[in-house]
Amino acid sequence: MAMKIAVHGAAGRMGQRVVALASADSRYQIVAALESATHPAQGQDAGLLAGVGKLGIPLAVVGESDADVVIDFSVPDAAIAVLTHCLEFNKPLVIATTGFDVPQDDYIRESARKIPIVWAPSMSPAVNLLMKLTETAAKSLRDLPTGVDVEIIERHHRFKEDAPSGTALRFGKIVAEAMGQESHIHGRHGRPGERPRNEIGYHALRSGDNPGEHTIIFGMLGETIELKVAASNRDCYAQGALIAADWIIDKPPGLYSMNDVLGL
Ligand SMILES: NC(=O)C1=CN([C@@H]2O[C@H](COP(=O)(O)OP(=O)(O)OC[C@H]3O[C@@H](n4cnc5c(N)ncnc54)[C@H](OP(=O)(O)O)[C@@H]3O)[C@@H](O)[C@H]2O)C=CC1
Ligand SMILES: O=C(O)C1=N[C@H](C(=O)O)C[C@H](O)C1
Repeated sequence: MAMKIAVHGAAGRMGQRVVALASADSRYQIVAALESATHPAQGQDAGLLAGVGKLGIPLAVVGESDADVVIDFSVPDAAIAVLTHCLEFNKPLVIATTGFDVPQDDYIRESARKIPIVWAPSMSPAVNLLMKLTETAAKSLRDLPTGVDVEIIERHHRFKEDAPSGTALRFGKIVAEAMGQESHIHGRHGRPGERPRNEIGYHALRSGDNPGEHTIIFGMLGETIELKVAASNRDCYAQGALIAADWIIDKPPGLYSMNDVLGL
């Protein structure tokens, strides 16, 4: 029996890839393709829009459906609205949207007491593995007498609205928890002076159609480590979201990460 999936943000760059990959896999069935009321593609067939042929699923606004699980790749306010819908109808939710503010973060955490939620800034298995490797590197380098300067560079397509990426912020959190840096700065200009040891620097590049890359630099005196992961297209995220949907379907209420999903 195929798992019934509702995709929220279905006409977006990511939503279209989730629709495309799910429709090519007999384990999944797209039963709802959700978009904002004002989206110009409202009513169009989600499969035709995603370039995989007619699915008989028109883009629609959030409403009752027989979906087993909802996958969200949208914008923060809309993700929060679909979360409220999932609470009302007791549906598991995979949240891939990034750029939430603190009250929205809190609402997601609170909601996970009532329904199962996978929430991750990157659904990519490779990115999540690199987070583990980064944690290992950060713990190993923490006490190096010469000190270690951590800089995080992320590069994304020109259309991305939030900066730095949710993934870059998560890398920074992992490093800070392992090494103890208390200052997080975003870019540098002017005359900031000698680099403080207690700082993580973030640099958000926006360029062309880049689907996402992250580099974590551990700079020491005499040598440098760079950990890098780069997507060549968006299917790593879409496939990861489908794996998460598959995993969460029979889980009790709770807040889950991709580490839980992937057993990392
Ligand atoms: N966790 C992960 O692995 C990944 C996360 N992301 C994140 O996912 C999000 C989406 O990325 P991407 O697909 O590139 O962005 P897009 O802008 O291409 O897609 C977002 C879609 O959500 C739609 N939307 C806006 N408002 C609503 C609403 N009220 N109800 C339903 N749909 C709505 C947008 O419609 P409209 O155009 O009309 O605004 C758009 O079609 C971003 O936050 C991004 O950072 C992206 C890739 C991977
Ligand atoms: O907007 C994107 O494209 C991406 N956003 C996510 C993020 O903000 O971390 C994940 C991925 O890097 C692609």
